[in-house]
Amino acid sequence: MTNNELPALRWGIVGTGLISSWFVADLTIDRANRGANHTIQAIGSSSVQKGQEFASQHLSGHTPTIYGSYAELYNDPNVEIVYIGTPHAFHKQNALDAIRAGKHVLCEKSFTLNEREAKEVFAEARGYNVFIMEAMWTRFFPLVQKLRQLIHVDKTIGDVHRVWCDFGLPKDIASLPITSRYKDPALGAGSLLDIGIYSLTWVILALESNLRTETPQVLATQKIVHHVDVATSVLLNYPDGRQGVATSTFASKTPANFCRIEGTIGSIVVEGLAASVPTSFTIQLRNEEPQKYEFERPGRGFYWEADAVAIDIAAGKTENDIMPCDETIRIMHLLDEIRRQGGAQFPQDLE
Ligand SMILES: NC(=O)C1=CN([C@@H]2O[C@H](COP(=O)(O)OP(=O)(O)OC[C@H]3O[C@@H](n4cnc5c(N)ncnc54)[C@H](OP(=O)(O)O)[C@@H]3O)[C@@H](O)[C@H]2O)C=CC1
Ligand SMILES: O=C1OC[C@@H](O)[C@H](O)[C@H]1O
Repeated sequence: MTNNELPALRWGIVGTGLISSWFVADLTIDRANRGANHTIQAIGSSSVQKGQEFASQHLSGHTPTIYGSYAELYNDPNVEIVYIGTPHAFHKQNALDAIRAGKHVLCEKSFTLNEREAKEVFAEARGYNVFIMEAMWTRFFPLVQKLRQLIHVDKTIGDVHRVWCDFGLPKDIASLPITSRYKDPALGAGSLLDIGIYSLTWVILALESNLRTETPQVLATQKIVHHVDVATSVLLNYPDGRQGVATSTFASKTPANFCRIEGTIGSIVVEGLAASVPTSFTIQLRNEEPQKYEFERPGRGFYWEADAVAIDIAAGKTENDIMPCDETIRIMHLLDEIRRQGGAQFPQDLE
């Protein structure tokens, strides 16, 4: 297929923070084997000046329309899909507003603050018959797809029975302003929704061959500082004895950022889980040389999820098979239960 024959999508970007800068950089990168063509059609920001600065810094050579409000972007007829890159607490309203303007939606993780909000958003999307997906980009990495094939189809390390994953991001919560999305519970602050969701995702992807069909028992504890979970530890216990340990922390200066998968005849270690996508994992079978699998990755790798979205929309689908709405609801349900046991609360939980 030539590039001209690929699905094409015109994106409106809401929020001009860190993730939006990474996302647009990846969508506009020159790469081989692209699955779709992406245009950054518009930027929606709290001010035109901020939007212009974002475009000149991250979209040189491109000419997106810049809006000083999100509402104008939702109403732009040239925007086909809205990418939501705002703090967790705004995802629900941003998504509802985009949906009601008839736009498809790709919304950053964590999808909403809790399961109740997620269900509300998905119900609205169904009503408007638009595509919607949580931007859990990890699930779209070729590395993850290969890992799952080796574990669950080829059974390379036998039956997987234990998985550990740790993801940390050093943050000195005490010294951050109360307006920081890492500190303000009303913005959905805390390690769990920010990075613990990755640990949980890696553990689930490694332990479950049939995603969405299992309900592990959850045991969780959280360290709460300034009303925010600075560390969360979760044990997932499956009825047949499989165990997963998912941890996240803002408190460690040297977090491990790894996933270790243990099977009956060997193990796999994925390293470098922090901000960029891991580019390799190593399989160790008993009495054999370790075998390393390496993966190419121009940029950061946000185009894999974006390509999948464009392909789905071109095919007339309203959700994605790798990250369907039910899976987001299951994850939000687990996050709610972890916070219920651990003690981290958002004011919006009480609404
Ligand atoms: N997939 C990934 O690898 C990553 C995902 N994320 C996710 O992306 C989302 C945003 O995170 P990140 O980009 O780090 O956040 P930032 O704080 O860097 O940016 C958020 C943007 O949202 C807009 N915004 C609207 N209201 C507020 C408010 N009250 N306070 C702060 N910002 C506001 C602002 O844009 P403006 O003023 O232009 O409207 C701001 O620049 C989160 O859901 C996070 O979990 C984050 C990093 C990496
Ligand atoms: O998803 C994320 O990954 C990278 C971190 O910098 C960020 O806080 C988090 O939201």
